[in-house]
Amino acid sequence: MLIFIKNIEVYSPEYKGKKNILILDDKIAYIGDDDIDLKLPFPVKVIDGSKYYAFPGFIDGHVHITGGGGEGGFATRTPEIVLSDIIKGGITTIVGCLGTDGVTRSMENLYAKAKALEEEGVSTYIYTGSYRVPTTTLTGSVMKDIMMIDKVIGVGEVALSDHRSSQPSIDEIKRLTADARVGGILSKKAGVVNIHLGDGDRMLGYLKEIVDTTEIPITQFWPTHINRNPSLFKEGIEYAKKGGFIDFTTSSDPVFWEEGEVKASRAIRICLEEGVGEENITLTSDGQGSLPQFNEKGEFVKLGIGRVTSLYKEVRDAVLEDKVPIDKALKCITKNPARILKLNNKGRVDVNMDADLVLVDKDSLEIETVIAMGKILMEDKNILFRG
Ligand SMILES: CC(C)C[C@H](NC(=O)C[C@H](N)C(=O)O)C(=O)O
Ligand SMILES: [Zn+2]
Ligand SMILES: [Zn+2]
Repeated sequence: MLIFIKNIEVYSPEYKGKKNILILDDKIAYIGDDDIDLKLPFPVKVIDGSKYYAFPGFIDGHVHITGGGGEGGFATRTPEIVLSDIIKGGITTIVGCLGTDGVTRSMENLYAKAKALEEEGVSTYIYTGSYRVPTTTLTGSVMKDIMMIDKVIGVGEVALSDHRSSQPSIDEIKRLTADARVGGILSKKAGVVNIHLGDGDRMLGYLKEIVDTTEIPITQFWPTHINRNPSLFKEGIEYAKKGGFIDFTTSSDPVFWEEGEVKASRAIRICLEEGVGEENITLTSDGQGSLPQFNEKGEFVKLGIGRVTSLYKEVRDAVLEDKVPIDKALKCITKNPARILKLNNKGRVDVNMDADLVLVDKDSLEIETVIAMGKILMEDKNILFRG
């Protein structure tokens, strides 16, 4: 399929000005000022881009695509994701993970759901493992999972500083990270370790000690939920200034904001004001994951469900409410996660990149059209289900 998008202002995520974009099959074939005279003997879809901005397709690096939860018993296990939510959220690349429950949720099911979403047009990857160490795997080995299974891009979400973790020793985390790193090196993959930070007092202590006492680089870790409370957020800023990546969760509930969670859109602004490198900041949604509330005795109170549509909502809030420049806010869900995940064809609007694009209304910044691997999944807010 040939798609020609004319006269569109492009955020690649850096602002490129008004361009014409030609998509050929699943790649961006041309981006530039020339008006291509398309007298071709086959259909070309022409889109008038004058009322849109073009953004890179969004990358959500942490989604419970087969559902998660369960912290309030079996009735609180959350549902698996539906494709329409992913499309409405402008997400064209998604990384699936397991969470607290690594028993009724399996790696096999996670892999199958990732393959299903890929068949439906979205680029998908998965982390091997769940909250617990030793991790659940597909082949019995973290290193083998990463090296032998194309969709496995790293390990996670591994829980630290949380009453629901497996209370791993620091040596267990060192070995797990070493296996992920070497598995990644040997298969040209990220081998990144997605770390879940809970509300415990140890915070990023384990990661800082591993970085200080081994040869493992700080960039091997991708710690998430860093905005969940003010102390962790503050420590995260210092950690990022040392070159680490920090990830803010966009799914939330007003009760968390009362308890001190830093709204993701504000977290971006504060980090930029504090001098954190803009390439060290990311957002992920924790979509379909549970958002459980526990009282001070550690007793379950209730839980909500994460939504992937919160990912872009927080970027849009950052721009419209927190006055973060569009390109810097966009980087958090495009170029930055692409670099962390070593997805070299993703996260940027440029020639030879995968044709993953989101067209938003220039005034409202609302998502209008979503193109994934050169296929239009939503046009003018209408989802185009293909049979
Ligand atoms: C960041 C906070 C608000 C949510 C966070 N969610 C998960 O980690 C996923 C969840 N446990 C699941 O397994 O589905 C949490 O529970 O701390
Ligand atoms: Zn988590
Ligand atoms: Zn999660």
